[in-house]
Amino acid sequence: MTTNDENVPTLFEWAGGAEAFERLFQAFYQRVSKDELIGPLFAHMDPGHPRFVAAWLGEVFGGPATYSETRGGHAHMISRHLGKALTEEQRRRWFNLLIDTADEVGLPNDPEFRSAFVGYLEWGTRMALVFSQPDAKPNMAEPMPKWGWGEVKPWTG
Ligand code: HEM
Repeated sequence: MTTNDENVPTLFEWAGGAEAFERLFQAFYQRVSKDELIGPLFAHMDPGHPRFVAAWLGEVFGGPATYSETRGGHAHMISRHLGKALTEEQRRRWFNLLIDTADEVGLPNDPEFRSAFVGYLEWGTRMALVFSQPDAKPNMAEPMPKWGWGEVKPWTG
C-alpha cells in the first residue's frame, strides 16, 4: 500500500483529540474503582489522575506534549509504578477494563485504530508490570514513547 504520511492523521486526532481521551479515562476509572482486583490499587489516587493518564496517552499518540510539560514526562510516569509489584492478573484486568471502556465511550472501532490502540496497551501494560517489580531498575532517562499506526494506516487515497 502506498500512503502519503502527510495525509495520515495521528492516532490522537483520529480518536477525537484531548476530549476523547479525557472521556475515556474518566469512565475507565469509574469502572476501576468498582473492581475488586485493581480498585484498591487506586483507592488513594489524585482526583486529577484520569486527566493525567489522558494527557499521557494523548501525547504518546501524537497529541500535544501536555504530560511532559505539566507532569514530569516519562520519568514521573515510571516513578508512579515503582514498587507496586503488579501481577499479570491485575495487568490483564486493567487492559480488559480499558477495552470495555473504549467501546462504552465510542472510541473509533475501525480495525486500523483498534489494532494500534491494543498494540500500545499490550506493550505499555507489560512495561508497567516489569518496572513495578521490587527488583526492577528502569532507565528513568528513557524518552516518552511515541506510537503510530503500525503497518496498516487509514486509506487516504
Ligand atoms: C499502558 C499502560 C499504562 C499507562 C499508560 C499508565 C499510565 C500511568 C500514568 C501516566 C500514571 C501517573 C499519573 C500521574 O500522577 O501523573 C500512572 C500511575 C499509576 N498506575 Fe499506571 N499506567 C499503565 C498501566 C498500569 C497498570 C496495568 C496498572 C495496574 C494494574 C497501573 C497502576 C497504576 C497506579 C496504581 C498508579 C498510581 C496512582 C496514584 O496516583 O495513586 N498502571 N499510570
